[in-house]
Amino acid sequence: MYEKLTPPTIGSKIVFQDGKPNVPDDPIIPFIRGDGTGVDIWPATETVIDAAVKTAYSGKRKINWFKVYAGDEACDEYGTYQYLPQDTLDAIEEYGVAIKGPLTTPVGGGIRSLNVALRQLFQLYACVRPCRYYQGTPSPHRYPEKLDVIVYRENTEDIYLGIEWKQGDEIGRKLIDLLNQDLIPNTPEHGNKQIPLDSGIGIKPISKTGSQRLVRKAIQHALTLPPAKQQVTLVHKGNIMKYTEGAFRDWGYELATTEFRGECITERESWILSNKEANGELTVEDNARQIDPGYDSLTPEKQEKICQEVKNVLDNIWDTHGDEKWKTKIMVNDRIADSIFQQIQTRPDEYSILATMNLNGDYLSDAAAAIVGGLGMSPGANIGDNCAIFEATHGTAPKHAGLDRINPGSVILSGVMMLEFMGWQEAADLIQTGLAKAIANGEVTYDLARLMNPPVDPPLKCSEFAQAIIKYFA
Ligand SMILES: NC(=O)C1=CN([C@@H]2O[C@H](COP(=O)(O)OP(=O)(O)OC[C@H]3O[C@@H](n4cnc5c(N)ncnc54)[C@H](OP(=O)(O)O)[C@@H]3O)[C@@H](O)[C@H]2O)C=CC1
Ligand SMILES: O=C(O)CCC(=O)C(=O)O
Ligand SMILES: [Mg+2]
Repeated sequence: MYEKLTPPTIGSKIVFQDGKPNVPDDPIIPFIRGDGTGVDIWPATETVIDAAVKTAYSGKRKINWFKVYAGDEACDEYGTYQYLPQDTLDAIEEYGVAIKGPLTTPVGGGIRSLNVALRQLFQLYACVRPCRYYQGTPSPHRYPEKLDVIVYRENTEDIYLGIEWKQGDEIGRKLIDLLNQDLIPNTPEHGNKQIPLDSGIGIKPISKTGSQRLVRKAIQHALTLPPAKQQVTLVHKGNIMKYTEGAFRDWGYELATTEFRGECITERESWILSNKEANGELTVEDNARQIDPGYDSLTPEKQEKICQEVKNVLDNIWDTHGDEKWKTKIMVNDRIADSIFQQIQTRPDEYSILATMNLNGDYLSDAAAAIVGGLGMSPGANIGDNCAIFEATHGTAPKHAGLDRINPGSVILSGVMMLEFMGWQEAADLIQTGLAKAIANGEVTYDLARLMNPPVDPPLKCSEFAQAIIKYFA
């Protein structure tokens, strides 16, 4: 069935049922080593995960690793340009849960991202990237421990769909002509705008289905968090990109207030209800005035719209959410994308789950990672309904490749997320304990060592850091 792969002879398959993995005690798990620093990080990760599973379950459970190929290694094995062989796709499909190191994507031409392709091919629509602080980790931020967020990034659409034409391309030029000569002039709101003829063109589709399935997963996750962290923030640049990013916000709120009506409260609803709680005699109009400070200078039509909003909230959810009951619900709010980049620095403890579109989430997850210790401490998971692939936030960091110096923490923590996803919490906990203790004792790789005060010299190698984590399991 496989062209060049031989699956392990022992072990069983993970099977998905209703979006959840059914995990045997001896799962076969495909792994992709990755390009660049993957050569250093993967062996360290495998060693730590195996040691944790062995310690936690004394041989009762064991992962049977199945090496599959992508990126440079795949070309070596399968031939030129065979970056993502069918064997690899078949193995991931067959075994359901996989883990990978980073893969290179050239800039400005060449192949499109293999990482993105895997997410799209397997409909891994939620990219989940937690950014939490481990005590003792050096950070450029004064209070890094205040940040504890999970970026929930839509993973299959947006400009990452990769539908674009380079400048000068014949079809791209046809599209520009069509837009300039027909579609734009026939859309009055676009006035007499024109696209410069020497433009490259990219398409940014944001669908209702894609947005809502991501927000649904984010809300379901929020329901499992402690009460203080039960919050989902819809991140968007909807003031500028009204029908893509603005629509993402609106569809997010729509989902929260229909499918999760009993469990959610929106920020504006909470203002309306708390105004009434503070003053039971408050008129609808005064309530509207309080939620919209510019109310008195609005047109009568806009004022009427806000009054209607207030009335709807009071009529529809006062009984279920009023009298402070909303304080026990999941708070759903939204923030404009540029603002959230400063908010996670200035008011980090006010945020929990950040639900984003693809590009915003890509940027935001690196920025949030920097606050809690950098890209060496930034795990991730790509989750769908029938498959999951775990991978770090960072890339191949080519200048560090093969030097046994890079921090394997992010892929190891991605392994922790994988173990938690499988329900192997005891093994996951051991790794987290080991990692936290190693850092607290200053046993760290170069990236954390250089930020410590005084700097740790010499830092641990990548492989030594893995051994330090294992040493501190107990
Ligand atoms: N999912 C994936 O596979 C991803 C792949 N990529 C791809 O990776 C390639 C390189 O991308 P690039 O922009 O250089 O970004 P990278 O994330 O690979 O590296 C940028 C810098 O981040 C720091 N860093 C990265 N990984 C670690 C780590 N494990 N421990 C400590 N520090 C780390 C290093 O900083 P310093 O040198 O200052 O210590 C490194 O030079 C590109 O082809 C890109 O497309 C990028 C992101 C994700
Ligand atoms: O696929 C790539 O090369 C980059 C992807 C990326 O930066 C990410 O997913 O965070
Ligand atoms: Mg990225």
